[in-house]
Amino acid sequence: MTADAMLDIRKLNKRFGGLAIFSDLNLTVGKGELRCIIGPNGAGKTTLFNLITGRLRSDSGEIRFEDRDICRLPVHEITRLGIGRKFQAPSVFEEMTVWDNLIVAGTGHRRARRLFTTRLESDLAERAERVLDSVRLAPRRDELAGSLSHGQKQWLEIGIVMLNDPRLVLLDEPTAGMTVAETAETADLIQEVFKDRTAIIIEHDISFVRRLDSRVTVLNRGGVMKEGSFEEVAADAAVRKAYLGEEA
Ligand SMILES: Nc1ncnc2c1ncn2[C@@H]1O[C@H](COP(=O)(O)OP(=O)(O)OP(=O)(O)O)[C@@H](O)[C@H]1O
Repeated sequence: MTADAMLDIRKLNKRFGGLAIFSDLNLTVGKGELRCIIGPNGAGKTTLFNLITGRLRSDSGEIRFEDRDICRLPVHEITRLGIGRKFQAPSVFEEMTVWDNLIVAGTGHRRARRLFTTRLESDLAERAERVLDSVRLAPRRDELAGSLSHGQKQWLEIGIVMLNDPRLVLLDEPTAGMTVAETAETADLIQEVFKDRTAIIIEHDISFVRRLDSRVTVLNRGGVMKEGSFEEVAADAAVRKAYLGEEA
């Protein structure tokens, strides 16, 4: 494992019956890196997140997170080690305020206000304040989450993932269902929130990937097809053919 790697995937194999999703997949993400993963439908992007977070087991290979192989660990243990994940669809409690959504996520309890007494919980309040600011929702803190726009609900979910200060964050299509303006603002927000942090983002929206200006990995047919800057990837004839359906 290279010294500055946060995640180092080596010779990972995964099949679903006769379908080989990954054949000796190698992928390294450095500490402090923001990495985009793109690829055609069915390339295995979500499966990769499921393997990293322990929801699925690989057939063989290694997934090293910092200094240990996490391949056979249960989901809760992987979460405890510091891997946070945001799923594609927002699942905030719409009938609760933005603030209470954060507190509930931090305490795991829906009667958040009544429980909010100990020092431990005031530490949570401090973290929630910081997160609220970073996801641009401080002015909306006392409003019901149900009154937020779709994009703002996604930001609240990013905030919920950030509450526990994960060392590696996995975001699955954070701009799904957003307007063009929301997508652009989300790219800026993600750049700020993950400035000195490590995150892997699955994304279909090419305008978002371009704006994010981070290293891009293209998954296709069992492995990494191409890796590089957005410009390098976008200029690659084979990528254009596989991903954009263009003739090489
Ligand atoms: N648990 C499972 N059992 C069997 N097949 C599965 C399972 N999960 C995913 N697959 C199949 O594996 C392939 C990869 O799926 P995956 O969802 O990882 O792709 P993806 O790149 O995330 O696609 P999309 O861009 O459409 O979200 C697909 O053909 C899918 O049908």
